[in-house]
Amino acid sequence: MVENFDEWFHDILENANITDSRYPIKGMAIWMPYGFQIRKHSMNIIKKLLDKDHEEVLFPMLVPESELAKEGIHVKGFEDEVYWVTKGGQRELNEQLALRPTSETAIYPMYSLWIRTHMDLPIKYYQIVNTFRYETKHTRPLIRVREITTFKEAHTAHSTKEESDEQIQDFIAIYKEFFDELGIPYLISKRPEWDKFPGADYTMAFDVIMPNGKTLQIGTIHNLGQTFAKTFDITFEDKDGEHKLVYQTCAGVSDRVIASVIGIHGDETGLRLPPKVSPNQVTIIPILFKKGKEEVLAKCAEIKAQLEETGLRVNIDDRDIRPGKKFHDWELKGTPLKLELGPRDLENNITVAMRRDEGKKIEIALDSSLSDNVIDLLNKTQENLSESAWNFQKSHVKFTERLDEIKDLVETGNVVKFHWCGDEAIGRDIEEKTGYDILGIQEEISEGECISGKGNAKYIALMAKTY
Ligand SMILES: Nc1ncnc2c1ncn2[C@@H]1O[C@H](COS(=O)(=O)NC(=O)[C@@H](N)CS)[C@@H](O)[C@H]1O
Ligand SMILES: [Mg+2]
Repeated sequence: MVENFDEWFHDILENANITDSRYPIKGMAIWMPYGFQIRKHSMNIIKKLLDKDHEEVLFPMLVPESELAKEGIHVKGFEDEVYWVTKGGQRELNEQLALRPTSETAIYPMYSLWIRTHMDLPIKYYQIVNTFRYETKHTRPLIRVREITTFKEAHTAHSTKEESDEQIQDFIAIYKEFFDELGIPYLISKRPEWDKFPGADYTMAFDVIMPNGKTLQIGTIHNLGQTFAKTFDITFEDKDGEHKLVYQTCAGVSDRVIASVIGIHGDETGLRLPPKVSPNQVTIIPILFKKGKEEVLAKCAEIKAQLEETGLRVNIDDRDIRPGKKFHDWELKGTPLKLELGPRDLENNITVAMRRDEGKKIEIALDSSLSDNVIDLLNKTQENLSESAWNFQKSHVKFTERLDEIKDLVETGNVVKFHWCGDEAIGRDIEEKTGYDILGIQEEISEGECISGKGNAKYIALMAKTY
């Protein structure tokens, strides 16, 4: 378990040029060029998965108070977090406008307008936008921000409950694939009643155990049932001409996705980026002496072109500084594969390859097999990053039957699995007694005793210290 993880995380964002949090508004930061690339490649992965049967849209950022306030439970859940625009120029607005904390109340009045008959269903729209939440808990870059800059929110509407339940499973599959491509492990659970999305019937959550043992909610999928349909009058005429309420779901990920790629795969030297999201998949490092400098640089350019032909992202660090500094910089920035080339390597027609995830130097031939060898090394890197992340997670989930064991387990960086009867008062009491959160339930069980000792177990539940 990494003790000073938060400090490491904070420093790496600055040193690797990911974000700069010195922006003069708390909880808001700038995406710097290197970080912006990682964000772009990460979002392209989820877009590709969603675009199979969702359509990307873009809604206004401002929401009229009258719309935001319509759904009582929803607005209650966000009333302490909404930023308001009250003026236009010198003039007071006759209705204050909310900066979207999430977009249900922007989108659903339009769903009500657009959906007339079952022919208009299902609707499956998503957008990747910034949303605003006046977080009162400790803000942290990428993890708990006040401007959520990379908020992918998907909102679906269906004619039957079965189809909306299927959509929940689809989103779970999409998120699994997404996090698998990032090599990020996850724990999936159903949030307890008292911690579900405001207005939802239930919330499915993806949590990841960060190196300090605290879990981070990196994605959520909500079954909204017909609550918002009632509130926003989203009805359709079915085949028999009857008017019915739609069934809805929504699903979101945020900047936390990038926080988990950085936090889970990083090591004390710096980032270790999965090839799919790294700005450079290969960094070529020429070893330059007076003699043979031109030839070495020419060869590097040749290698770059050859690798780029297979679609790889390649850069050459031809700065006139000593090689050790170059190695340090690219280890910090987490390029998955470095190729070193000096005059002697040129003579022997080889390059010295080094994977960032395991740090062994291997010689590979500079011939037609180079691209295949490089792609093979990148695939091995991806597998290794993913496997070691999953091994870390598996070794940090511990089962216990005893309430008095929970503290030690959590304080030594574990998520605790335990038997729970599912009763809300008992659940809240367990949280009270331990000081930790019940993440949610994973599966129903028919035998075993609730950890509270007050009845039969009904679920396997997870408990953790959370961000
Ligand atoms: N302040 C925040 N900073 C960074 N990420 C956040 C913040 N608040 C929430 N998130 C992330 O955003 C995801 C979606 O937020 S949410 O409230 O759970 N769900 C929604 O807003 C639904 N409309 C689904 S799009 C969360 O799972 C969490 O990963
Ligand atoms: Mg929140």
